[in-house]
Amino acid sequence: MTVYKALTIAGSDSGGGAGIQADLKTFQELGVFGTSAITALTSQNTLGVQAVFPIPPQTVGSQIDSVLSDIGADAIKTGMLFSAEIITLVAGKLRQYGPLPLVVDPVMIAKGGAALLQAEAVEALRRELLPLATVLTPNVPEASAILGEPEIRSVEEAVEAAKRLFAYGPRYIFLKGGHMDGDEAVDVLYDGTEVRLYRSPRFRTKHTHGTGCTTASAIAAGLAKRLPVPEAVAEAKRFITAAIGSGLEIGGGIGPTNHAAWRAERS
Ligand SMILES: Nc1ncnc2c1ncn2[C@@H]1O[C@H](COP(=O)(O)OP(=O)(O)OP(=O)(O)O)[C@@H](O)[C@H]1O
Ligand SMILES: Cc1ncc(COP(=O)(O)O)c(N)n1
Repeated sequence: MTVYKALTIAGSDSGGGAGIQADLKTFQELGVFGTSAITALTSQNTLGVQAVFPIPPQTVGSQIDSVLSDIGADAIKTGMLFSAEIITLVAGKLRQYGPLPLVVDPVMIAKGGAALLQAEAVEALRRELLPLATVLTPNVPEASAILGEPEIRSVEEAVEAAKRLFAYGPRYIFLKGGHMDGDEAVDVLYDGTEVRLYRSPRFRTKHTHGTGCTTASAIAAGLAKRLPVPEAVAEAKRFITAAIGSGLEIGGGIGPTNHAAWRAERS
């Protein structure tokens, strides 16, 4: 039996809805063996982020070495990287062990407003990591921050932003439309030539904690299984739509999505 493997390099969410925890649950649900390198510990729940404890860069590197020198990975996903130092370290390791299919989720700010990436690290992200990415998965505010441009308000503006982001070097841009208005949640995939749109009904729910992490790790799972990028994205869109559609009322704030919903729908 072929065992597909994916590595997530991201922050830990003690609340279990985002970060490493969301990534590993997603890998498991999609039939991929998940491994991890933790970049930061967060004390976090549905009410927000109470504290962030970054991991020393050499300790992040040590985890990546342990995984990639033995188990290996068919795809890698990066999430919360917190600092320019960690970004530089991770990019160096990716170059050392690569090239491997790589999904870069440029996590910057948690839903509650806490900074998960230091402001001065955006330039390191642009310079070091984006050229290595197979797929870059910004949400609307992250796309604006990388481009240094004002807010994106429509699908048309998202398409134009995706084209400009492509110049930073990723092979695909997947610009997520969760933060825009409208009856549909529309995401844009751009590969330098073709624009593809991925649509779903927009659920009127507040339980969307971890949607970005879950989407990016679902794409990485698809790449690990050797799916072409547009198919990996289509599967991820189905996965996250099911997960949001049956989001969990846990805690007093923004609850997590239901990672098991996709499997339940299919059985
Ligand atoms: N209310 C919703 N209903 C349906 N789909 C949604 C909804 N909100 C987000 N999505 C979808 O979820 C996926 C993640 O998009 P989103 O823009 O929320 O990412 P994100 O902002 O990075 O997530 P996070 O807030 O966890 O960082 C996209 O496919 C998006 O279209
Ligand atoms: C460790 C970690 N990584 C990423 C997110 C973003 O997820 P969200 O925007 O849904 O809070 C998070 N909250 N925590």
